[in-house]
Amino acid sequence: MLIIGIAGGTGCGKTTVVNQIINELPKNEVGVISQDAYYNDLSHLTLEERRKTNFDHPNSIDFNLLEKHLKALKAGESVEQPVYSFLECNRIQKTIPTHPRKVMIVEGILILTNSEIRNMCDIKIFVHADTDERLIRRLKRDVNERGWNLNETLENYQNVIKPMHDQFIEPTKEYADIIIPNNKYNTVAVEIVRSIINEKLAEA
Ligand SMILES: Nc1ncnc2c1ncn2[C@@H]1O[C@H](COP(=O)(O)OP(=O)(O)O)[C@@H](O)[C@H]1O
Ligand SMILES: O=c1ccn([C@@H]2O[C@H](COP(=O)(O)O)[C@@H](O)[C@H]2O)c(=O)[nH]1
Repeated sequence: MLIIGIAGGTGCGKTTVVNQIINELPKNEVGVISQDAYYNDLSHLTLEERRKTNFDHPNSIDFNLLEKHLKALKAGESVEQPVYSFLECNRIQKTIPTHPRKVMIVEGILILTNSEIRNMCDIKIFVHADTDERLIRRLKRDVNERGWNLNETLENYQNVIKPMHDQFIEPTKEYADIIIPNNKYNTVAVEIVRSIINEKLAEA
C-alpha cells in the first residue's frame, strides 16, 4: 500500500486537491483518510466548551488511533473511520467502514507534525496558498458551512489559527517531497501526482 500524506494550512485547498487527484482514478484502488475524522473525542464537554477548543494544535488529534488505523490498513485489514461533525465540534456515533487500498491518501493540516505518521508516508505533499487567500477561503467556509460568524472566525484566526499555523504547520513544509502552489487551481501538479499513483497501480 502506497501512503500519500497531504498537508497544508487551513483553506489551502487540500480537500480540493485530493478530490481532483482521485477523480478519474479507479474508485476501489484509492482510499482517503481525513485527519479531521481523528479529532479527539470531546463528548465529555458541552458544545459551548467544545467550541473553545484549540483545534489547530497537534494535541487536538488522536494520532494514536490514526496510526493504528493506518497500520491495520497496511496489514490488509479494514477499519471503522470516525465521522466528524464541524457543527457539533465532535465525532458523531456513525463510523465509515474503510477498506485497504493500493493507494491511501491521508490529508490534514497537522499530519506531517507527527513523526510516526510522517514516517509511514511514502510521498509527502504540502499544498501552499498565500495567507490572505487562505483567510478569505476560510472566512467564506466557516460562515457558510461550519457554524461560525464573521467575528468569531476573525478572532479565532488571529488568536489561534494563525499562531498555530506559524508554529506547527508551516514548518512541516520542510518535510514535503512535493510542494503544490495552489493560489490558483493547479491542474499540472494534480496530473503529476495522478501519474505517480497510476504508475503504482500498474505495478501490482
Ligand atoms: N485553487 C483554488 N482557487 C480558488 N478556490 C479554491 C482553490 N482551492 C480550493 N478552493 C476553495 O477554498 C475553500 C477551501 O478549500 P479546501 O479544499 O476545503 O481546503 P482545505 O481542505 O485545505 O481546508 C473551498 O471553498 C474550495 O472550493
Ligand atoms: O470542530 C472544529 C474542528 C476544527 N475546525 C477547524 O478546521 C480546520 C481544519 O480543517 P481544514 O478543512 O483543513 O481547514 C482547523 O483550522 C480548525 O480550526 C473547526 O472549525 N471546527
